[in-house]
Amino acid sequence: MPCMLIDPTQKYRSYIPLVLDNRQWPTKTFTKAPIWLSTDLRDGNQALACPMTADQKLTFFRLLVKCGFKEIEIAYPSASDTDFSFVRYLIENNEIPDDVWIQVLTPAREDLIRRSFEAVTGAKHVIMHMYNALCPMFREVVFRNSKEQTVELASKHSKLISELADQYSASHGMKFRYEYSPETFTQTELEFSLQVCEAVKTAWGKAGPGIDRIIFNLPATVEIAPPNHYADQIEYFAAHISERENIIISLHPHNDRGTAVAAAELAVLGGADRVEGCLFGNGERTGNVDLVTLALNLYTQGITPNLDFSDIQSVIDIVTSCNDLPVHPRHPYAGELVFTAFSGSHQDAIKKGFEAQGIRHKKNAENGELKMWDIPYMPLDPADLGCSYEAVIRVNAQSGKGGVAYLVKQHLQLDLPRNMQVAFYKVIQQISDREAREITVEDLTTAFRETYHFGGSKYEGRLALKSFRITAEPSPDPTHDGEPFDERRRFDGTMLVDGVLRVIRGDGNGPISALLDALRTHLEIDMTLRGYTEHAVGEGETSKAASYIELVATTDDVKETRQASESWWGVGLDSDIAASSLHAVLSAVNAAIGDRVLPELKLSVGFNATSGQSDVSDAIVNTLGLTLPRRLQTSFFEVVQRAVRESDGKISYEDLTRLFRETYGYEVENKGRFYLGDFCFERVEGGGPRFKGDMEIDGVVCKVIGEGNGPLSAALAALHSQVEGTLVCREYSEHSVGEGSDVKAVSFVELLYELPGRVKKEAAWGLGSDTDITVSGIRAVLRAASKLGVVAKKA
Ligand SMILES: CC(=O)SCCNC(=O)CCNC(=O)[C@H](O)C(C)(C)COP(=O)(O)OP(=O)(O)OC[C@H]1O[C@@H](n2cnc3c(N)ncnc32)[C@H](O)[C@@H]1OP(=O)(O)O
Ligand SMILES: CC(C)C(=O)C(=O)O
Repeated sequence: MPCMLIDPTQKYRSYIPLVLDNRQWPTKTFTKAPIWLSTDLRDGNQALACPMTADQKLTFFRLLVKCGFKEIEIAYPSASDTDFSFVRYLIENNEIPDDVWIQVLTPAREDLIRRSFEAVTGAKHVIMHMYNALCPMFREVVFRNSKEQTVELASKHSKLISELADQYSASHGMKFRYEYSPETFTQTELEFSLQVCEAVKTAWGKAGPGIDRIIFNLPATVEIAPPNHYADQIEYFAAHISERENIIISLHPHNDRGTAVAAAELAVLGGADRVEGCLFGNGERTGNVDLVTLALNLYTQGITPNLDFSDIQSVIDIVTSCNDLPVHPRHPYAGELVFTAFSGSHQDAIKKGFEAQGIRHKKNAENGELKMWDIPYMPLDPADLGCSYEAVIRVNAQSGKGGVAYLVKQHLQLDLPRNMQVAFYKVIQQISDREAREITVEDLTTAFRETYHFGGSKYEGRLALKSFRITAEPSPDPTHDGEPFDERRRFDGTMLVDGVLRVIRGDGNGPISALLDALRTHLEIDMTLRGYTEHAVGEGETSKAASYIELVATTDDVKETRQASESWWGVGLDSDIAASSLHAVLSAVNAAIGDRVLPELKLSVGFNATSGQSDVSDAIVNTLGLTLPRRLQTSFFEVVQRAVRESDGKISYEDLTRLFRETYGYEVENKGRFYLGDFCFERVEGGGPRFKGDMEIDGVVCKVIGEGNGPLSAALAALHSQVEGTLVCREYSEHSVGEGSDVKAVSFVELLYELPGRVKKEAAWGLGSDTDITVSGIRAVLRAASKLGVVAKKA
């Protein structure tokens, strides 16, 4: 079975290096872009399994014009009707801008040269391009021509082209230039190539300076030597061809050794003026040199390439759809992975680079300096090619904390402190090890939200802060006389604990320590703060504070606590900085408690000297989720005190809530004296709403009507129509209870009742609830009325 040889000299010949004294190109640098010629529609096209259709060629031609090509080889028109017609189409449909030269290729055959001229008839600017291979193998094997015959073939047909150019110029006012390619130049004796080119120049007879320069296109038809050799050959050719000023030296590198780009670059330093190639390197075998890479290599050196790839994706889309060849994901500048780092140390460097560049650019702007691009591992700003920074960092098992933190910052605007980066990175590592795949941005942000219970009720943990108040109070124990008074902070909050609303309180020297105290006191969660940082997210009125908290479990030894190996991080985001830090505490606490059982609400409250109104009100928050208006708190406290006096001094939570429900008619079966039936509101011309409906009064359904400024006063007026005396609403408030589809309104109403002849006014509270806030309000009114000694009118 054939295989690679141990000794390849038995099969392959080495190239023969050129003896070139004092070569110049190695010390030269780029100063400007060469002239570009795209041969996508000829050399690229001829290498496709399915050459492009006319439509595809047209699309591609328009793309090349848009990118800024001024010289485009559009066809080998004598090859096929498709190519010939395409040339005609462009000319006849004025597709060729005045500043663009079309180029067509022809072999050194009279019939095909004449056909090529027919194809380009009427075009304003045409480069006729003729080729014949010169190297020994082609002379001997393909053409079976001597050197003299080879020179004769080239010069005879160049002369024909010159004559035809004159004729067509005269008859059609066309401007011609001539390009001659000594095909297989790099495999040909240099002196012979020079001899043929001199003969071609003479035969053409029109080489002059500027626009009249003859183009000698020196192809590496097959790349057979390293790029320095090509540079030597070009430098030699440029130094020895006569009338150098009347010549454009053009390169046409192929990529057989994978060094076409290097060969082109070194050969330009060797003296070439022009480069022929294709977008993304399509072409025979391994392709032509890639013009996108060449142009952008110049661009990243600060040299204007004269080609515009500002929207590289649309260029890729068009080229791949026309060629039906993909662009490799690692293709320089254009591959989908070229601006992406998966590996940890690259990501870390890129992240730091962006941060440092941000600071540097800010300073540059202040000092009126240029904002130079300088990011590790990224020679080019993706934005220049119309690419976003989305893909710059992608995460898999090779990634590190820096990359993960970069994505958190990009997508959640959170700039995690270093130790929290390490902590979250471990979470991501576990996922990527388990899943053995790339971690998408969605995976990452979801993991973050779940880990830190961050981002709304969907991600809430076992403990969730619903409302809180921080108040300042003087320290009970000011230490030294004369020192500034030490203020303490008190935390009063309602919190969902495993789905049950509870009130917790604590105090400390700041909001965080006050909350930690409350957690310790009410929930036996004893944690100590180890780290806290915060930063602003966004600017102006909509900006928020992001807080990061590190907690450790409290132990008896303060030093031991601080040095604990296990810690829990939390994050909070809120427009209020205190709220943000408290959310961060709970985020960390949620992680710390895991599924540990938390102490339940105490089953009974004892009413002694230390129990007060707020204890009773908290109990109602804890059990029913109701936040009572202050005056109702007072009223209910009196009710409870009376009830306690009649018992052994203690009342269970269950009894307390029952007492509350029955006292205010809150969600009890008993309808009360006044009960709402079906009703509607009507609009009154020029006035408020009119209540019209049924009210059950002492078990009898009455039709009632009443008008008022609003729905509640209209309902009250309707009630008035059925009772003696006056009912006035002294206080009304409401709030919602529950969440999502279970949300309902709860209304609190206090009514005053005055009956002529009675000395004292009466007052009573009533509660109503419903998904409809108006119904809830009216129910509360009727409940309050039911508790008063209201006298109903006689039927
Ligand atoms: C390195 C390059 O990329 S060069 C460009 C190559 N591109 C193409 O070949 C695509 C277009 N070509 C074609 O459509 C056809 O080859 C045609 C129309 C040009 C010629 O077709 P045919 O006449 O059928 O000849 P064929 O394709 O077999 O070409 C080989 C003949 O051309 C000769 N020939 C090859 N190159 C040249 C040349 N540059 N000048 C003159 N004759 C040439 C060969 O010696 C051979 O001649 P022979 O038949 O006398 O032995
Ligand atoms: C016609 C010539 C320039 C060519 O395509 C080559 O040598 O590759």
